[in-house]
Amino acid sequence: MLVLVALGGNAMTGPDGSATPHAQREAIGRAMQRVADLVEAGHDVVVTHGNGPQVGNLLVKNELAAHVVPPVPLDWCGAQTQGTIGFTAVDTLEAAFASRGLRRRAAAVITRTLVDASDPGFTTPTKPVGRFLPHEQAKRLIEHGETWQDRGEHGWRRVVASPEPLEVLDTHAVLTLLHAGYVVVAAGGGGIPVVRTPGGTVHGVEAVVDKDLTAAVLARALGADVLVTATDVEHAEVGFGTPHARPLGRVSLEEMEGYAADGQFASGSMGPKVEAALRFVRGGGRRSVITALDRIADAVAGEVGTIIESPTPATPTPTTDR
Ligand SMILES: Nc1ncnc2c1ncn2[C@@H]1O[C@H](COP(=O)(O)OP(=O)(O)O)[C@@H](O)[C@H]1O
Ligand SMILES: NC(=O)OP(=O)(O)O
Repeated sequence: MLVLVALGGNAMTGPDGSATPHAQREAIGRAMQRVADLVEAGHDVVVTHGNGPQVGNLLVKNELAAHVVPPVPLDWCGAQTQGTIGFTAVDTLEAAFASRGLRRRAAAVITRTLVDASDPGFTTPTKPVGRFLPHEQAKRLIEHGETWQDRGEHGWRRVVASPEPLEVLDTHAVLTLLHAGYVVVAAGGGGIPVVRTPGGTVHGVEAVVDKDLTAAVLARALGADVLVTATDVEHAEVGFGTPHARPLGRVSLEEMEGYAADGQFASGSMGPKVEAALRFVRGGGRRSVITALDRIADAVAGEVGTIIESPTPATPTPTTDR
């Protein structure tokens, strides 16, 4: 089977959210062991990943050093995170393959995601990035023109523009690498957001695309059999955080749509994961699973996780050369 794994931020920073290079490499290395489990089980795998903590940190560096070196736009910061996370994922994946005697290679693709220049996401920022701060500190940054949101128990977090992903422009490169036998890391951070010009070319725009939503677009375009969203909980729950919380196992598309409409999944955390899972299956994909990183191989085997399956056989994707 072709499996697309979307890795959450929890899988890529230290236990306390630490984003030091060492903590990130350790965390990515642990995540790639779980990806290697899937490869060892005989699956073809594409990995995508978040970049919220990393891209937020780059923005802070930009601001602190603006008087010395020219700041770079947000799409450049996104591209830089694809580079650092991508090479670390490839390094650690290949080490995991070697330690298991698997003769597989990995490659990371710098990936662009097409968005609409008139998307309302450009005027109302929604994507949380970077570190959490107490309200007092966030207030000072708001006074300097930044948008920050109260994100609950952890504090306040900066939010940036996040348009809808329409198309992953480098899908063909990913397919070509898959055909050549590579495990591919692609569309990191939701892909570098680009818009089409009237002349038909594209250029980067300042935003951060939601990686779960891009994962659903890419999974369909690649003809993936399963979309796995790997996070820090084994199941999405209804009644989350209440004494009546109930983990969801196998659920129908309609049932899950009902829970989502009922506001059961928090925006900015479980909400986009469920939305991506629904879009993949609604769009003709066979199966979406949301589960904990440590359980992704069991989840692909159908043994754990919140599983949404298509009521009808999966429909072919627009991409015909797979
Ligand atoms: N309905 C829900 N069911 C389960 N977890 C939920 C729900 N709503 C919100 N969450 C929270 O979503 C978190 C996972 O989202 P997030 O922290 O954004 O993950 P990641 O960084 O892995 O992408 C869980 O740890 C949990 O605290
Ligand atoms: N780009 C993105 O969705 O990143 P996170 O998953 O880290 O929020």
